[in-house]
This record gives sequence, structure tokens and C-alpha cells, in this order.
Amino acid sequence: MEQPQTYPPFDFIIFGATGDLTIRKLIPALFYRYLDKQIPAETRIIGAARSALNDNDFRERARAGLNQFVQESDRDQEKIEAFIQQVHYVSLDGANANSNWSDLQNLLNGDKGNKIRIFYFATAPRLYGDICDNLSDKGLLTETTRVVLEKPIGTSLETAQEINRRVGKHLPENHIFRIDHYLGKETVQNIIALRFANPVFERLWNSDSIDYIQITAAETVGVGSRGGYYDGAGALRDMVQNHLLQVLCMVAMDPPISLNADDLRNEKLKVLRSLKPMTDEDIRTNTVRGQYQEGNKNGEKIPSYLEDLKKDSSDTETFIAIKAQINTARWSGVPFYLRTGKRMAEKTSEIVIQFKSSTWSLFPTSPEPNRLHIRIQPDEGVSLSLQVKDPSKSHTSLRSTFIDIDFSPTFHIRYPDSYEGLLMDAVRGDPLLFIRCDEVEAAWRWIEPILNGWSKGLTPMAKYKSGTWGPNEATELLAKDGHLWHEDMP
Ligand SMILES: NC(=O)C1=CN([C@@H]2O[C@H](COP(=O)(O)OP(=O)(O)OC[C@H]3O[C@@H](n4cnc5c(N)ncnc54)[C@H](OP(=O)(O)O)[C@@H]3O)[C@@H](O)[C@H]2O)C=CC1
Ligand SMILES: O=C1O[C@H](COP(=O)(O)O)[C@@H](O)[C@H](O)[C@H]1O
Repeated sequence: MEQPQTYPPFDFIIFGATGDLTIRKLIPALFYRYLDKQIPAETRIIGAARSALNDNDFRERARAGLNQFVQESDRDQEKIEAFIQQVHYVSLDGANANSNWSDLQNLLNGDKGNKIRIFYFATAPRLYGDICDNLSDKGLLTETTRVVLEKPIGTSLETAQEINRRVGKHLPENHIFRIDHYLGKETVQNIIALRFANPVFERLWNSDSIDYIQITAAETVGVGSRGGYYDGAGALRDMVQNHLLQVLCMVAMDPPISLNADDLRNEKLKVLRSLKPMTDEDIRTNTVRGQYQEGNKNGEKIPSYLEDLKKDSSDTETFIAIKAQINTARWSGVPFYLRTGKRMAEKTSEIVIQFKSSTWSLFPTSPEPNRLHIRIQPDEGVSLSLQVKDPSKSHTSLRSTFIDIDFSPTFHIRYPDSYEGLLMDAVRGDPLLFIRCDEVEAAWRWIEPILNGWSKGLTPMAKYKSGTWGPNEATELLAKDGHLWHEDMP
């Protein structure tokens, strides 16, 4: 859907307003939308959290966040001040019915019309049900209210179902926006265009032509200040259950019958439901879990996970590699290698589509099979490896080269943060890039046996040095199939 240039005024209420996500991502994203004139003057951004702050205190935090997380060239202080005047704060325990709800009621109930109202839940997910009950009891859920739920939706199938049930008690599914910021990335959305607007790819997009697929989300950062949350979650819950599986859906789904939200989500759901369930034996042989150890970068020591956490022991994985299979006619026999980790060698999220070799060759040597490399971030772009005649040699000599499109210089655009588009989609009520309740539950159905298998000790924790591509076991996972991870490919 086209992004309209103007929006009607709306109220955007954030529970969890003093937290990392709000200050680092949500407020800067709204500011960028303000710069693009999508936040009308009558729009209010209302922060809510338990901390006893007033409007000015919160504005001070928001201002500091903008001056830290907005690109320097976009930090126009006059505009920041004008935007900040639209920011408000209420001190409120969203999970407690006896808390100070009257301040929020007074702010919101002044509006008699049908102003769009977004409640953004940026707290721990276990609070979502209580916050929704309270919003309902206090009469704050109107016809034009939508709620945005941050990931993770639960920590297991049961807790996800409970959140879906409790939030769904008060709002219809099309007013519930489960956010996954990977779907907000231009390059993830571009998978749809790449596949379905280029028949040259879609006709080959199956097990006849594709050998295997890799999806990687590697980070160089450690757990930082989020150790408390992360140690209870781990990489499988934090990154695979949501982001990596959503990217896998975009890569593996059949063409939706339209770009209507439910048509797209039906196709993604089919992929999630077709993931081959992991048996104990699969978990043993097809999953690798690892934890970062002390490392070194440019002579500087990088602390281990336990040092970051300030704990003596932890059984939480900060790295995972999985060989997944999809039981459909299109993907039978094609491994999908998923990998994510913290404190890895590079910050990169990417998809590698490795095509099969030709069974016959006209040339004395077998040509290298083609490979499509989709760079989700950074250096957003796409490259396709090709074989050409080596111009410096005889007519039978081949040389590998590639066609590369670097999106940012090609399209002369700033790559917006993924939250910018998604927040405005929620304001507009467009659920295309949000996760439906059945998708979340299907993802947990596949993930949960892996978590259970690990807690039975099926997969020992491997160690990897910070600043590397993960444990050797991850290299071995692919080596068993005769493959290499992208960074090791010739
Ligand atoms: N940070 C990130 O990069 C990302 C975070 N997320 C998810 O977003 C959510 C928030 O994360 P993050 O900001 O890092 O977490 P933080 O721990 O930094 O912040 C949590 C926020 O919730 C508030 N809070 C806690 N209890 C209540 C309550 N009862 N009523 C109202 N507010 C409450 C806290 O403020 P106070 O103590 O004042 O009440 C604080 O503002 C989590 O679900 C996380 O998994 C998802 C993707 C990325
Ligand atoms: O949701 C999360 O994502 C970030 C990584 O996001 P990216 O856009 O930088 O790839 C991750 O650091 C965090 O642990 C996780 O909760």
C-alpha cells in the first residue's frame, strides 16, 4: 500500500516509555516521521511507565535520546523542540487496576471524536494481558483503538496462546498489531518484489534448481544492558522464533493471491506449518548452540557473556545454527540453514540462495553454480554470481564474477529504520507487515521441541570466541552436507 503523505491527528500511547526500546527506537522513529510531516500538530505521544516523572522530565529523556540516536545531520534543534512539545508522560503501572489511571483517562477522554488511538506495549510481554484488561475496564478501548505488541509474544506456545487469548478478549484480531521489526526492513519487503516481479527467479525458486539456502543475522554487540531479559530468553527465542522464521517465510512462501494482509499471512502460515518437526535425533544432529567467550578486537579485550552478565554460570545460548527442512513439494530436500549470534565477526543480516550445478558442462571445468546474495543490512542490496568467459584466457576458460545492486546509492534514499514504516502502518491500520496470532503460535509449535530437547541435554553448549563466526560445530553442521557458510565460500 502507498504511504500517504498526511495522516489525521492520533494519540500514540507507549507503555514502557522509559525503557531502552522507546528511547532508542520508537521516539526517534516518530521524530523521523515528524520530519516527513506525518505527525500532525494535534497528535500526542504519551509515554507511560511506573517511574515518577513529569512531562518535562520525560521530554528531557526523549530529547537526550533524539540527540543520541537520530543521525547527526537530522538533529535540527528547533524541530526537535517543536516535536518534543507533542510528547507527554503519565506515571502509571499498566498492570495494576488501582494505579493512577485517571491522568491517562483525563488526557484521552477529552477527545469525543474518533481520533485514532494506538497503545504500544513496550514492556515485558507477561504484562500485556493485565494492561489490556485495565485499558478495557477504564473505558480506554475505543472503536478506533489499535494495540501494538512488541516481541517476543510469550516465551512458549502456552504463554503466547495466553497473550493472544487475553488481548483477543478485548480487541478484534485486525486491531492487534504484533510487530516484528525485520518485516519493517525494506530489504525484507523487497524479497516479495525480487521473487514475484522477476519471473527469472520465481521459475527457479524450488528444489529443482536450488541446492540450499542460508539465512544469517550476525551481530557484533553483546547483550549490553539487556542481560536480565536475554538470559531468560536466549538466541532461539530472541531472534529465531520471530525474525529468522519471518524471513524464512518470505523466502519460502508460495505466491500470495494478492498483497492483502491475510493473503500474505496465509502463505507465511503455510510455511510455518510445513516446517519439519524436530525429533530428538534432529535436535542432536541439526542444531548447534553456543555462548560467547572472551575475545579480542584490535588489541582490545572483549568480555565473555558471563562477564557481560556478571554471573558465574548460565545455560543460555547467544548463538544458534539450525538446519531446517520444509515439507512441501517446492522445498523437498532443500536445507534451510539458519544462524544468528551475538559478538560475531561482523554485523550482517543476509540470505544466500545457492543454486544447483548444472549436470552437464560444455567446458573443461564445471562452472561454479550461481548464487544470489540478498544483503538485508548493512550495505543493503542484491548480488548474483555469474560465470563469464575469462577475457584474458582461451575461449574455454571461465571466470566467476557478479552483478551487484547497491540499493542506497542506486535509489538515492536514506534507509529508514524499520520501526518508522511499521509505526505508521499501525496508525493507518494496515496489518500487512504484522504477525497474525496463528503465525505466532505455529512458530512456537516448531521452536518448542527444540527448547525441550536442549533442556534434556541433547545439544551441548559450544563455546566461541567473541569476534568470530561462531563455534566450530556450526561449520561442521554444514560440512556434513558438503557446504560452507557464506563467509568461507570461495
Ligand atoms: N530494547 C530492544 O532493542 C528491543 C526490545 N524489545 C521488547 O520490547 C519490550 C521492552 O524492551 P526494553 O525497552 O528493552 O525493556 P526495558 O527493560 O528497558 O524497559 C521496560 C519498560 O517497561 C516499563 N514498565 C515495567 N513495568 C511496567 C508497568 N507495570 N507499567 C508500565 N510500564 C512498565 C519500565 O519502566 P518503569 O520501571 O518506570 O515502569 C520500562 O519503561 C520487551 O518486550 C522487549 O523484549 C523488542 C525488540 C528490541
Ligand atoms: O529483536 C531484536 O533484534 C535485535 C537485532 O536487530 P537488528 O535490526 O539490529 O538486526 C537484537 O539485537 C535483539 O537482541 C533482539 O531482541
